[in-house]
Amino acid sequence: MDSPKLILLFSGKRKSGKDFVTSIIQQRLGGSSVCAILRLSGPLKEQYAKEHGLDFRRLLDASGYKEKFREDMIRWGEEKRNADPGYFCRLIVRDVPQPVWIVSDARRRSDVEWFRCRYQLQTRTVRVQASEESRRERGWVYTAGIDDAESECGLDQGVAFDWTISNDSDGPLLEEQLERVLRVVRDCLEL
Ligand SMILES: Nc1ncnc2c1ncn2[C@@H]1O[C@H](COP(=O)(O)OP(=O)(O)OP(=O)(O)O)[C@@H](O)[C@H]1O
Ligand SMILES: C[C@@](O)(CCOP(=O)(O)O)CC(=O)O
Repeated sequence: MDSPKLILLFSGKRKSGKDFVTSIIQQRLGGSSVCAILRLSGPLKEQYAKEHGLDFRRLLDASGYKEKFREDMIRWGEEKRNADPGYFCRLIVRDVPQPVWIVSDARRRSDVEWFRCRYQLQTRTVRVQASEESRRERGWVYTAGIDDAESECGLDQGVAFDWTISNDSDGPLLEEQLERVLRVVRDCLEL
């Protein structure tokens, strides 16, 4: 098994900016040779797309396409997770040689527990927070059955995050907040 120096587990609500923020961090660390962005939803979407004849690439982007299938993808993924909570975690950590791993979409307590159990010393948690107004400006529409379900609310309580990043246009400067995280990563990499 590969042994990363640091794992940043990101979580946050829909359209809080998880992909946006994690991609900035990856760039600041020198790109994909140093830092891998791993998505628990990657293998889930890939397999779901195959089984349902969908466009996997479009399920990955930030457009409205994936939203048409979100509720059913959640149900499909939960079937797998109920049988084996570490199912997607194990898939994404295979053959990842980079020293820093960013998991951009932790959603459930079992995701956090899986990483903490296997990589206790390396794992840190980061919450991306954004107001409902900001999320709406980015295309979020409240949907019952999704926004009140475990997929969105599973980490609302019970995790003491190492960092919370506010990602609102009228909030604290994003760069300054990210610099605090980056300092720790660089120290750990001895950069
Ligand atoms: N600080 C920001 N400044 C400008 N645009 C932003 C910012 N944060 C997020 N966005 C934009 O908002 C949209 C949603 O962000 P992103 O895809 O990163 O959210 P997410 O939390 O990964 O969402 P989801 O889980 O719903 O896929 C994207 O188009 C992204 O570029
Ligand atoms: C089905 C699901 O993986 C979709 C995640 O999509 P995204 O991270 O919002 O792009 C959510 C879940 O696993 O509950």
